[in-house]
Amino acid sequence: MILVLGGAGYIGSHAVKELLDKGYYVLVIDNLSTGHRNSLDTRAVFVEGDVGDSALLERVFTQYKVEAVMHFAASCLVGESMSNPLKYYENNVINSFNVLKVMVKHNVKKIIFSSTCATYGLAENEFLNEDSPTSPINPYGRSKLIVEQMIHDCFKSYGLDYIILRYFNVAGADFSGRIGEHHNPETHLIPNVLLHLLGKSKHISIFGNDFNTADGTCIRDYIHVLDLVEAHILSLQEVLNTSPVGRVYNLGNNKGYSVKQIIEQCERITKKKAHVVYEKRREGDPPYLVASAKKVYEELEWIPKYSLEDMIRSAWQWHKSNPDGYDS
Ligand SMILES: NC(=O)c1ccc[n+]([C@@H]2O[C@H](COP(=O)([O-])OP(=O)(O)OC[C@H]3O[C@@H](n4cnc5c(N)ncnc54)[C@H](O)[C@@H]3O)[C@@H](O)[C@H]2O)c1
Ligand SMILES: O=c1ccn([C@@H]2O[C@H](COP(=O)(O)OP(=O)(O)O[C@H]3O[C@H](CO)[C@H](O)[C@H](O)[C@H]3O)[C@@H](O)[C@H]2O)c(=O)[nH]1
Repeated sequence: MILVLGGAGYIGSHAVKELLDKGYYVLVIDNLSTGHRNSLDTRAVFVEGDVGDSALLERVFTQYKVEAVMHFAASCLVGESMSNPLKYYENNVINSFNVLKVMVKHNVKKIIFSSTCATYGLAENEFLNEDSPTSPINPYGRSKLIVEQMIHDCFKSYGLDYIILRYFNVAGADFSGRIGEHHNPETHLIPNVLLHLLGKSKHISIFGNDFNTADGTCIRDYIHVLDLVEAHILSLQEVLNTSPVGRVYNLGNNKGYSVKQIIEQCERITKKKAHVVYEKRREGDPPYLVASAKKVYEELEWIPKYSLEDMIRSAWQWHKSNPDGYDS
């Protein structure tokens, strides 16, 4: 059984669907704090609960034969981590400690961990590779880096096999139109622009146009959620079939787009005009984060299939069909 923590969330729900389609048995634990019951594939076993609840984890690990863990459960908003850092240290660090502890106790020694390019911090307009310095500038990035270090220590001392995946900015939706991104409130750029173009908000804010970038707005590397999920499947196969494995991979498209370029692309694809309002910088935002994903390409033969246009089109299809997201 593959245990998916946070499997009712945006990325987790896409991973659960793909795992099931590939024939894995899937068990999900999610406290539904930002996830949705209706995003869950009914073929998965679902346990509603918190990964911070040791007794619950103990029960689950005793009842089911868990082969590997995919750990998506986290608080993951850069801005919120600046105003409420302890929430991030608690949910991301302490609760991941809890997960690692129960895994080691029950001799479950395979984990795929969702990390982030926010672990790098300030990049000087270069492609980030896995050896680039990690000096996060927000508590979210710091909390994920601490978990990465805990996992690595468990690898060295207890033989825990791991692949840590540092995602860049994830976007898009499954082409079935059944699952997609729904956060309340939504803070991510692409869904925010599309929801605005659907008439859900009066304007789209650009947080800062005075960064040291070509058009003054932040640059990010966007990756389709389905490409990301494919990398999880390859990583899972690797940790299940090989040992020892202790690796970190970037998942991105090696291409940067500014906030302004994203808005322009959304306008072009939807054939609608956005009302843009410039606001001050959002605290904790690095100006430039673009991946070099060469390592995962070379070692796992992972090649992203989808373009920015595919991300925006699939997300647009999801939002148009589900303007209010999931109903539970
Ligand atoms: N979305 C991105 O662009 C992005 C980029 C880099 C990394 N990540 C990482 O990917 C993972 C998934 O992100 P997402 O965008 O799907 O977020 P999400 O908020 O949609 O999903 C997180 C899921 O975890 C659940 N959860 C949170 N805390 C929990 C807890 N204590 N116990 C049980 N369940 C809990 C939530 O209810 C939700 O279903 C996160 O770890 C995030 O840090 C996301
Ligand atoms: O309405 C908006 C929303 C965002 N932005 C800007 O667009 C860029 C991207 O912002 P997102 O909120 O979409 O994404 P982040 O880069 O802040 O963070 C996301 O990707 C990170 C990795 O870069 C993290 O891992 C995190 O989980 C995930 O939220 C930032 O410069 C942000 O300030 C706007 O200008 N207006």
